[in-house]
Order: sequence, then C-alpha cells, then structure tokens
Amino acid sequence: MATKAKTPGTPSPLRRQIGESVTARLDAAPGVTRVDIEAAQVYYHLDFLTDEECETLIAVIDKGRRPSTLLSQSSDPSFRTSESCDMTRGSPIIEPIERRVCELMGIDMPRGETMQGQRYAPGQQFRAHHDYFHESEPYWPAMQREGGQRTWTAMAYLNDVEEGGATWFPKVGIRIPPRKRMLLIWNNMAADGSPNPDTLHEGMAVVRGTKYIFTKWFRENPWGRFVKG
Ligand SMILES: O=C(O)CCC(=O)C(=O)O
Ligand SMILES: [Fe+2]
Repeated sequence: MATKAKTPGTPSPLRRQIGESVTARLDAAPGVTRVDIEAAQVYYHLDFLTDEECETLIAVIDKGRRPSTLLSQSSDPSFRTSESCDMTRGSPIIEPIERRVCELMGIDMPRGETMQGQRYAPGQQFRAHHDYFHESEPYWPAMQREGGQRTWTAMAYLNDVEEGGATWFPKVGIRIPPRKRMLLIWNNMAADGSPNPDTLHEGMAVVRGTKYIFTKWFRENPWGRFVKG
C-alpha cells in the first residue's frame, strides 16, 4: 500500500499572494538578478550595502554576540555553532537598512522579524535546514500566534571570507561564496504558498577567516513581538 508522502505544510492563498507580489517587485528592481533555477526562487543583489555599512554592522555583531540557538533541539551539538546578535530595531544604524530591505522586497516592516547578525569562526557552521517552520513540530502553535509561517529570507554578507563559509542549497545545486555587500533573497514557499523543501540550505563551515552576515526572516502576518515606536 502506498503511504502518503509527508508534506512539510499546507498551501496558503496569503503566502501565494505574498510570493507573487515580492516576485513582481524583485523582477523589476534594478541591480537584482534571479538565479537561473526553477525549483526555488533565489535572487541576489551584488552591491546592496556600502563598505561602511558592512563595517559598522560587523562592529555591532562583535559587541552583541552570544551563542546561536535553535527552535528545535538537535541531537547534534555541531548543528549550529555560530554566534548571533539581535540587531536592535529602531536604532539609527539598523533601521535604515531594514527599511531598504523591506522597500526592495515590497514587504511592510511589521512582517519582518528583528534582524539577526551571525558570526562564524573557522570550523563553525549552520547545518542544512529550512527557514520555514515545520507544522508538525511542537513550536508551531506558538509560531502561528506570533505571525505565522516564515515566507522570505533576506541575508547579507558583510565581508569576504578567505576560505569556506559558502551558503549551499544542496537540493537545487547552488553554492554561494560569501561576498561583501551582497544581499541574497529567497522564497521559502512554493508557488501555492506551501513550504518548499527544495529551499534546504546550509551555512558551510568557515575554513579560514571569519564570516559575518545578517539574516532577516519575514512572516506571513505581522510578527507578534513587533513593538511599535
Ligand atoms: O550562514 C549562511 O550562509 C546561512 C545562514 C542561514 O541559513 C540562516 O541564518 O538562516
Ligand atoms: Fe537559514
């Protein structure tokens, strides 16, 4: 008897509509290129940040870094070994950058989670994972109350790394080496608004040098912890 394939989540008209509107926006945005793959929507902008912004953000991360965490406990202690830093919303350094990301993508600010800085020393990594929430996990009801599913991810590389540290999408076969000033954007959903398993990705271990990035995840609804003002 055939067993029903386990799907990571359900289709959604709202997420489908968000996917279409962000796609239209990115397709028309100067400086943005879509990676030539069908199974997932991945875009990049080579010069989204200035050198000065990269250096300022690195200093913010170095000041606020603490060990990175995971939503689901992994039995593998090497799963996510980087350090992270919540980048204060509304700060004069962070806010204009968040605003530019939102404007580029056409997503309103309240749907964005707090931007997170990440730092990887040699040997540190973030093993293959999905940015979307798995609806079968115990955390899902809480996530639904806090803005629902994660739709798009925007991730910026703040420095060049001597060796290693690429972002690898093994299912679609692309590997993006860190490149200072570049913004990478992808849709974690499929065309029907259900989670797209082909967006599996890994922050590969840094071999030489240190890797700094920021990640901004967007929710389908306004993010629950978003505080006005
Ligand atoms: O470090 C990377 O290249 C990937 C980071 C990542 O996947 C994330 O922050 O969700
Ligand atoms: Fe990720």
